[in-house]
Amino acid sequence: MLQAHNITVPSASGALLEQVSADFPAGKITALLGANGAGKSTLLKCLAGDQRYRGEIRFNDHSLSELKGVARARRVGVLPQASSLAFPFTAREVVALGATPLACARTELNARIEAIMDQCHCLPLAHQPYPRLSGGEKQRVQLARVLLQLSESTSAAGQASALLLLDEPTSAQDLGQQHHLLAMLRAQAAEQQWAVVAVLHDLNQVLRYCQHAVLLDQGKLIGQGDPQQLLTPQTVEAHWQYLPQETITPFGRALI
Ligand SMILES: Nc1ncnc2c1ncn2[C@@H]1O[C@H](COP(=O)(O)OP(=O)(O)OP(=O)(O)O)[C@@H](O)[C@H]1O
Repeated sequence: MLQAHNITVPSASGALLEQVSADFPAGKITALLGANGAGKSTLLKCLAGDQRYRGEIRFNDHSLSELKGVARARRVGVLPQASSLAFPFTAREVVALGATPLACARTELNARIEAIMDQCHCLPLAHQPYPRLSGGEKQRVQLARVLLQLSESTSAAGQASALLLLDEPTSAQDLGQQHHLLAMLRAQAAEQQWAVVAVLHDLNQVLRYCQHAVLLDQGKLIGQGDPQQLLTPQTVEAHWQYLPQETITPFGRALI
């Protein structure tokens, strides 16, 4: 279990996050929700250790900031919104960058890279130069790199083995790949007891694949819980501007 307690991020123009407390359960995908500028990426950066904040983030009842070095790299994986890479690496070499904190032998590592690239639908691209890949292909290769990084995370019963932080992980994917990746992440979260936190904009996908959701608006927590309960028509209408009325169903689903 990952827990954020009273997270505040001050800035000269007002707090980017104000006293946000939220839970991110192990074994589930938590959707981080809110309109543009609500503070989702800022909260994700706090969880990733890339943003200074006041408050505390606890991971399995310890302060997350105590987790450092190789131990942290094995247990905290981050997929940012965009990853640039100027070197002419192949896709496989980019995935292999995730092996840095791992201890397995070379043959085992090769098999693991192959299996994870297959899982992320990027194995046929293994020997292509990464800079030439399409946006969606690059995103799947980067996801494979992060999954490899977490592939040796283990946990005691009832604890999260790892924390996987994804900023709009399906933004560059076609519809079929979006569903494949979310279904795969949901299964991985359950099997590995990962706490997966994903910034997502598509509420239909959230309702289908995420078992928990945290809703922000203007840097404040609006609510958290089961997406089916949290995303009422009233909540969707109140926190997403410009949605035509007819796109909001009685279950709060936005149909576009
Ligand atoms: N370093 C910063 N200094 C000042 N303001 C910032 C800083 N970083 C982000 N902001 C502002 O904080 C707000 C929240 O930004 P954030 O990136 O967390 O939003 P978001 O919910 O992820 O939005 P989106 O859906 O557009 O990605 C925005 O208004 C943004 O302009």
